[in-house]
Amino acid sequence: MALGMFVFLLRPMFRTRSLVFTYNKTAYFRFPDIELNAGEDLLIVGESGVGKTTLLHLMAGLLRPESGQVELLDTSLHELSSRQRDRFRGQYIGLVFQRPHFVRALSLEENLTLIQLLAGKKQDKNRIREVLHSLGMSHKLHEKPHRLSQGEQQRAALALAVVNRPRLILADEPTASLDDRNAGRVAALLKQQALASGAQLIIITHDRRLKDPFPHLLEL
Ligand SMILES: Nc1ncnc2c1ncn2[C@@H]1O[C@H](COP(=O)(O)OP(=O)(O)OP(=O)(O)O)[C@@H](O)[C@H]1O
Repeated sequence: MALGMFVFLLRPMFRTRSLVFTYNKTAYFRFPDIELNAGEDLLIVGESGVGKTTLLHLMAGLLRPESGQVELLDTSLHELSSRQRDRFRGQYIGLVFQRPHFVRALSLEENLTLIQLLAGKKQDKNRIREVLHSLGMSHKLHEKPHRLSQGEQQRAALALAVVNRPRLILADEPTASLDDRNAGRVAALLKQQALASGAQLIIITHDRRLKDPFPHLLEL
């Protein structure tokens, strides 16, 4: 094998380097470097206010660092134009927020179609059905998201995150408001969906219950 190819294969799929961020130019966040290879997941824990959501938004390219790099699939997120970055995020990064972001007037199927179109893809009804089926939500295809139960909304949020087969799933406190049983279910579904999409999973949380299913831990 050519040396260049060998080096390429050794490169991590996702990494951050020397990330520094500030909201106000007085307080600075300096984040430890992260490297994930194919098949690895990471749980990022830390006390309230330490900067977990800030780091997640930097990793998603939603915030711009003062300095440092975020690289996914050999693309440096912050070297892209904002339009290219939005497109890249739509194609390769799935975001799971604490409170799901749906378009209220649209059905679940239409919300998922919108996510496909915004990423520059064609509508793929089979993929939408496949994802909803894997989450036990086939029967809610035409339902408006606000008419779903809390637990169903949580699962629908996972559907939005994985429908485009992302390579990286970033989840912000996905289990914070859930009881033990549902927190365990969401953790298992996240793992299963990441595996099925061939995606890396990074979860930020202060929920210590997630330490068992996700032993690879970074403490901020
Ligand atoms: N838009 C903003 N402008 C100014 N300061 C902000 C902004 N967003 C967050 N901060 C501050 O940055 C710090 C880190 O916030 P962040 O939301 O990243 O913490 P966190 O670790 O996710 O906290 P929590 O676990 O409570 O959600 C906090 O002190 C917060 O007040």
